Amino acid sequence: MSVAATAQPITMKAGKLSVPNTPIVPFIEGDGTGPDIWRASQLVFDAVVKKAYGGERQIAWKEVLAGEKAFKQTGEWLPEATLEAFRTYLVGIKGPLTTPVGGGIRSLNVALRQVLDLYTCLRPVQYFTGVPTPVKQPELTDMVIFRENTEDIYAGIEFEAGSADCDKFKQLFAEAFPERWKKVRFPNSVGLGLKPVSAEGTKRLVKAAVHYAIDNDRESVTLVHKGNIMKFTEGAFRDWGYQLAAEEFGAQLLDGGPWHVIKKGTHGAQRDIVIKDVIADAMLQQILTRPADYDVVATLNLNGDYLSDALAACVGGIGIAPGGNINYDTGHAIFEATHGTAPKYADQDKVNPGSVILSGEMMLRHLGWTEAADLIIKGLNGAIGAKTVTYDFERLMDGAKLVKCSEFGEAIIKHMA
Ligand SMILES: NC(=O)C1=CN([C@@H]2O[C@H](COP(=O)(O)OP(=O)(O)OC[C@H]3O[C@@H](n4cnc5c(N)ncnc54)[C@H](OP(=O)(O)O)[C@@H]3O)[C@@H](O)[C@H]2O)C=CC1
Ligand SMILES: O=C(O)CCC(=O)C(=O)O
Ligand SMILES: [Mg+2]
Repeated sequence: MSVAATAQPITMKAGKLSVPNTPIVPFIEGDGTGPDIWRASQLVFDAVVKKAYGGERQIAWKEVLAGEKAFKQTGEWLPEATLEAFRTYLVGIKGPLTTPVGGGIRSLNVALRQVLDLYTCLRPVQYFTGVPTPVKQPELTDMVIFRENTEDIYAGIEFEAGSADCDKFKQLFAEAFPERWKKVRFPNSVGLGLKPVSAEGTKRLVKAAVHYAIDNDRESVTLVHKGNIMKFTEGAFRDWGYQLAAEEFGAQLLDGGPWHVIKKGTHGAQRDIVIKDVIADAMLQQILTRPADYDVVATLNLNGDYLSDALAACVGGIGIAPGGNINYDTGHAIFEATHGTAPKYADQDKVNPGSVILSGEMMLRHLGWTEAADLIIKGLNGAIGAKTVTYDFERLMDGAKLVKCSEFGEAIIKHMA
């Protein structure tokens, strides 16, 4: 029977995903290097599923449009049909989409996260043996980032300097808060942005991070913030994070606080789990100097963005940095790489498809298809071990064989056998 004839949507039943043997999975190819990467990745996904389940399970891929391809074909950057597909089929995957700097459209990537309320951006960072890196002991880095994905300055509430809206907002602000308005250094030419951070938004994110730490037997959750400066947004994130840990998981003050501990044996914890916090700039130096001190990380949207690229570099770069945007309550999820469109390499079959392939690995694990996910890890380790790698690794690796994007996908398939 054809894939289409047996294809069914993934559904949510009693708070858990119900995954048919032939789930319909929407995908966005992406802009720039997206099409090259997607071609290589899809071959890997189909091969691992076939090898793991011998035809009993397969993915019914459903292409949906976004970005430049969507604009060319429909006149819209993010058609309603695409949003509807992700709403209906729950779990999907995407390539990177371009966002212009300054003017132009706002980020389609951020829009997908906001419209579908995918409040967690989950970005695991681990070292694969043999990958060239700029740090001395990359194996010490083993962190899982929970980046808040719907709030912070990414909400996109901005007022362009000199615009009528900006003038109106300035006037309202100056009238309501004259003392605070005096702090604006150059009021005539200023552009303004709002940074919404809420207790609800913080607590659902931190709750997901703590659940992850419990379920995966991790030793700590670190709240990363710039709360010394932004007291009522980033500082509140820290306070709400500790509050959540105490209220929902019975965390107790550690040595008088502010750190907390969830005691072994309570709320499913298999060991004492420390809930701690660190200021964001210190975190960015400590991931280089003391990476082993950090495990699960919960942070705000902008910090999480910076931190994920920096941590990716520590373990070998953005070419193998996966992620997933997840709403743990509704089951909606879209998996995607941490990197962008790398436009200078578009259509050269050159870049590393590893980040999207590992995002697919996360997706398969999320669906409970662990055997297929494990095969991706096996194949990737094999390809790296054999030093058949794309340009990003090859330029830093002695004796490596340079392969194309598509060939790296083929090498993964070969090594999963
Ligand atoms: N979620 C998404 O869809 C995201 C989209 N973007 C968007 O992507 C566009 C480009 O962003 P930019 O800031 O240049 O960042 P990119 O991540 O696209 O690229 C920056 C550099 O990272 C390296 N790189 C990226 N992808 C790969 C890969 N697959 N394999 C190997 N190396 C890779 C390249 O380094 P080198 O030059 O050293 O070879 C590249 O020049 C922007 O419009 C941005 O908004 C950005 C991030 C996420
Ligand atoms: O949406 C974009 O263009 C950038 C997003 C980004 O950098 C990220 O999610 O890490
Ligand atoms: Mg980013």
